[in-house]
Amino acid sequence: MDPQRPDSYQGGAGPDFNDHVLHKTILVGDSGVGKTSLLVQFDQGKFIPGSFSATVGIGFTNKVVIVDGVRVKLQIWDTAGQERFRSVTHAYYRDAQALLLLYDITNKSSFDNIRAWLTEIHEYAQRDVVIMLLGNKADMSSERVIRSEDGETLAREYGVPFLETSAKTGMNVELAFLAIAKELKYRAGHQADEPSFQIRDYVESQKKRSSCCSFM
Ligand SMILES: Nc1nc2c(ncn2[C@@H]2O[C@H](COP(=O)(O)OP(=O)(O)OP(=O)(O)O)[C@@H](O)[C@H]2O)c(=O)[nH]1
Repeated sequence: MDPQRPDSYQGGAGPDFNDHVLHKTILVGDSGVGKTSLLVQFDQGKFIPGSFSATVGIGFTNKVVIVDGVRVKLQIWDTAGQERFRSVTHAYYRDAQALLLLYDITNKSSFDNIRAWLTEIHEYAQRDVVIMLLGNKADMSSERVIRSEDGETLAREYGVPFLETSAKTGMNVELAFLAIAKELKYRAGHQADEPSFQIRDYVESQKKRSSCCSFM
């Protein structure tokens, strides 16, 4: 854990890994937006460039995130974005506690499809599922077609937090998962005197921090 940071995460199975409640989190979005890459960056801290190999079906990775000194276990499911796998992935929405919904800032149709993804999520997922919108590939500034403000506006319309991320550089990747883990920990139980936690406020405050003090 980095002492400079308010929270941190650690991967792999620690000694009391199984003692904690499992929080199911799912990555969704069009094929090619970077779901697998985002998870690999979060899990292993690396980006594997090169040819794109689409996910077939679904798979998961376990990660322990440390929130205020408490271990929060995330089971992160990486789904296939391709239409032909959609009926398979719908079945997994039902017991998801959090969904990270990605589009690619260089791909307009992936952004336009976000509304359809949200309709699907509302149809198949639990009503109180935590949703976060991520505009990925933020490192590809010369090929950007979706402005950051457009992502912000869409997220505000649906009342969900928003971040631009880069699975390549790691920008905001850890923050996205930490925010989800904080929200899930708060929902799982909190002290009566604990200040209320709002994921959107947290993400906004961390974004300001990072732009002011090179936090990320
Ligand atoms: N420059 C850049 N490239 C990225 C980023 N994220 C993903 N890519 C590239 O985009 C392509 C698709 O990434 P994937 O992670 O396989 O996409 P996916 O959403 O998992 O795709 P499906 O498995 O088909 O749903 C790959 O060539 C990645 O290297 C990013 O943040 N920046």
